[in-house]
Amino acid sequence: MSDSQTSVELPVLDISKPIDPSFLSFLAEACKKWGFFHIINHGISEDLYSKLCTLSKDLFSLPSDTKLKLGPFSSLKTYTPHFIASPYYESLRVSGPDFFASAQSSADLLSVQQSSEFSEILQEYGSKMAELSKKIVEALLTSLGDGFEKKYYESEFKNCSGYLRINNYSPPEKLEDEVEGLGMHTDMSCVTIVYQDEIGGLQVRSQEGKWMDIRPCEGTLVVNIGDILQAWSNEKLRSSEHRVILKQPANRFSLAFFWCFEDEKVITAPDEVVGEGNVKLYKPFVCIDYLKFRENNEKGKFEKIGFTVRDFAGNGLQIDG
Ligand SMILES: O=C(O)CCC(=O)C(=O)O
Ligand SMILES: [Fe+2]
Repeated sequence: MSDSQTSVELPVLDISKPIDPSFLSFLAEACKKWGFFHIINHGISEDLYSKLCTLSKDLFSLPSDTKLKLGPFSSLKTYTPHFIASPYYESLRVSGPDFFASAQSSADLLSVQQSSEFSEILQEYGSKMAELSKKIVEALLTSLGDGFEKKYYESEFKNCSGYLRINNYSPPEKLEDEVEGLGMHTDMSCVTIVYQDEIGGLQVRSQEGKWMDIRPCEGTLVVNIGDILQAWSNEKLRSSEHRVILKQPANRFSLAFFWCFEDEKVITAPDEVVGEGNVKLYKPFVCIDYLKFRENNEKGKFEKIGFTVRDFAGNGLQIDG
């Protein structure tokens, strides 16, 4: 890689086909190095994205005091207003597995017009994302070892569930220099599936500490590994630091779907995943305890995460690469 390179080339997994054995080593390598890869042929049409984008624009253009009916001091708490994660970021959470009901209860409180269209589309998107997440986890298990998908999918991942965040980034009108839309963080999920619009701005931090662009590409979704899968895989899969930069004075729209273990699951890497002769890098921990630890230590802020899953359950040892 030349020094001037600022964007990262990630492997592209065709999720509509059985995984090609010759591709597995590229996937495993990228997941260890970057914790990111792309998927194509995911079955979600441009038309669905454009509907989601229009509906989300309508929602975020509501007055602030209306949106705050779903804010941190409300009963639903599905809306993250500006100045919590960043002055330029706001988002709406839609929880699964009943995405329709979750979207509908938010839409009802805001008295959104076309609320049933909004909820139906989110149900369609949420359930497609859940199906994709299963296929992604199966592909990742296959990349970790021959037969691992059969061995571990049912026993470890069958109770996973997902939630969605609809993100709206609004940079200042007079944008002299780039600003951080969402500060550096790692996701707490097993895997996250991200759709970013054509504005771009998602960046991943290299192991040398350099920020690299993940460029948007039509028809392609970004997948990243989260903290709890990093721990479960004994760091064979990496949860890397990423952020969002706003370089243009234009609104940016993105969707992040987080696929997570059930709250009560005890997370521990199976011996076979750790591999003979390697040490377990994490003590077993209960999933919800880590989520609470992060909540308490971040106070809702994303900037400069001080603590990660290593601080919470790491045994103090570190492997390179
Ligand atoms: O907006 C994006 O592209 C990424 C958002 C993200 O990293 C997150 O919500 O965790
Ligand atoms: Fe993220």
